[in-house]
Amino acid sequence: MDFHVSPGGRIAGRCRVPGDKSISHRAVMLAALAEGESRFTGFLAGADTLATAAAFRAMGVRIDGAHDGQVTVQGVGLHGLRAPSGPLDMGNAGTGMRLLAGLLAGQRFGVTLIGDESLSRRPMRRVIAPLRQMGADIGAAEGDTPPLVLRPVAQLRGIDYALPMASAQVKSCLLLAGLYAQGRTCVTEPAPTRDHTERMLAAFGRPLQRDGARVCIDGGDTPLRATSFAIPGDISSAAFPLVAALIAGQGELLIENVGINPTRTGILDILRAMGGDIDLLNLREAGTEPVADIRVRASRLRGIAVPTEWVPLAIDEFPAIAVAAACAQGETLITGAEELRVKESDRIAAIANGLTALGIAVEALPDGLRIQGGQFHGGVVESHGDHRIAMAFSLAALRAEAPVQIRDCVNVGTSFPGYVELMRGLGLAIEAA
Ligand SMILES: O=C(O)C1=C[C@@H](OP(=O)(O)O)[C@@H](O)[C@H](O)C1
Ligand SMILES: C=C(OP(=O)(O)O)C(=O)O
Repeated sequence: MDFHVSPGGRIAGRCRVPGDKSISHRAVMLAALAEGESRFTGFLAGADTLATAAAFRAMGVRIDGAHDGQVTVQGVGLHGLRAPSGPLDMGNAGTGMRLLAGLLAGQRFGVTLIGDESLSRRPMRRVIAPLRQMGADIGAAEGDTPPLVLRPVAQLRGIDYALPMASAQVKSCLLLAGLYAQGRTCVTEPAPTRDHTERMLAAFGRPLQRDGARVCIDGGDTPLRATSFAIPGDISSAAFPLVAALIAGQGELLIENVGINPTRTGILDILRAMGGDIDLLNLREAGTEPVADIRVRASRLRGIAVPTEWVPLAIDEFPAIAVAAACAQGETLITGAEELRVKESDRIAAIANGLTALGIAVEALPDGLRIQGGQFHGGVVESHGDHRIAMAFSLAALRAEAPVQIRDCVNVGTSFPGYVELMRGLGLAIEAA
């Protein structure tokens, strides 16, 4: 399935984006291990999070929904999961596979985790190495890629681990394994990353100890208590209508009910530093997370050097930020973002190739991109099956001279079901065919 987007258009109105993907994955995982019934609203019914729900159903957990974003999970307790009858297919989701590797490493049964073509190329050594230090018996394919084969062990033990890269997935993997470890498991981050796991463990009655960059969890049989909360809209999905409204030239857009956890709002800092007119309205708490409505007005953007400390706080937003940078005056420099090379695609290469295909001067760096603001031509962009590359380049048409086609967009449904309809309603001339 390709996107065909006609040039021009004006983005205005109001919208809501689907529920947060990171929080939806974690909500199902912790609710499954809790005692009692948990209920969530705003759950993301995307392919990634539905794969996580299916994995827990295959391990004997009753999960109703998602119906209109509502999900009910009957927790089975820390030791209540059952061996699945076959491999668990995590689809396209790095989050699903890496977090489940930790959660399942200390179970009394073995399990195999598989994924699609993209996930099967992604690096798993980052979770395999520390899980082995904890005593896990875990195997992988050549190059430490999926499938991951977990075999039961008598008991995991806590470790004190310094993360080699800023990764919330690895941090979360180890904290979840720590639930099943003897003693204390500690993880030190080189830079702050999303803290949804920490917030949510506390909500389920297992608070962590944090001391600066180090976060620790105690093992032991203290049960997780079922809880219920609203999942906010995903700021990583909001990034697309947000950038659309900024670059479209005229109009004002209100994106309602978006999670604004400070470990996720790097995109707001970056776009504001570029001159973006963005306001947060109606700030409030929803469940375990801060939430706001984002008001954005068309703005004249200028290029910046993105401070490296903002990079992990905006890690999934660089495809959209790159399109904004192409519409800005002057040069935008992104560095310290080598993690972009190991996402659903090599996002540095995919962004550079896409911008080049549309006539923008861009240089791919080992750890980032140098982008010169310019004029988008029309053209054809390869998404490499990467949802965020597909959505980001659909926005380029707003400022292009001729139609833009994006290839292989089916994975947009992993994180943003309804993208085409939502963006069309706001004024993007997009068709899927
Ligand atoms: O923990 C999470 O939910 C995520 C962490 C990030 O990955 P890394 O931990 O690999 O940086 C992010 O890119 C991904 O979309 C979701
Ligand atoms: C990197 C992403 O997700 P995951 O790692 O879960 O596949 C993403 O959604 O941009």
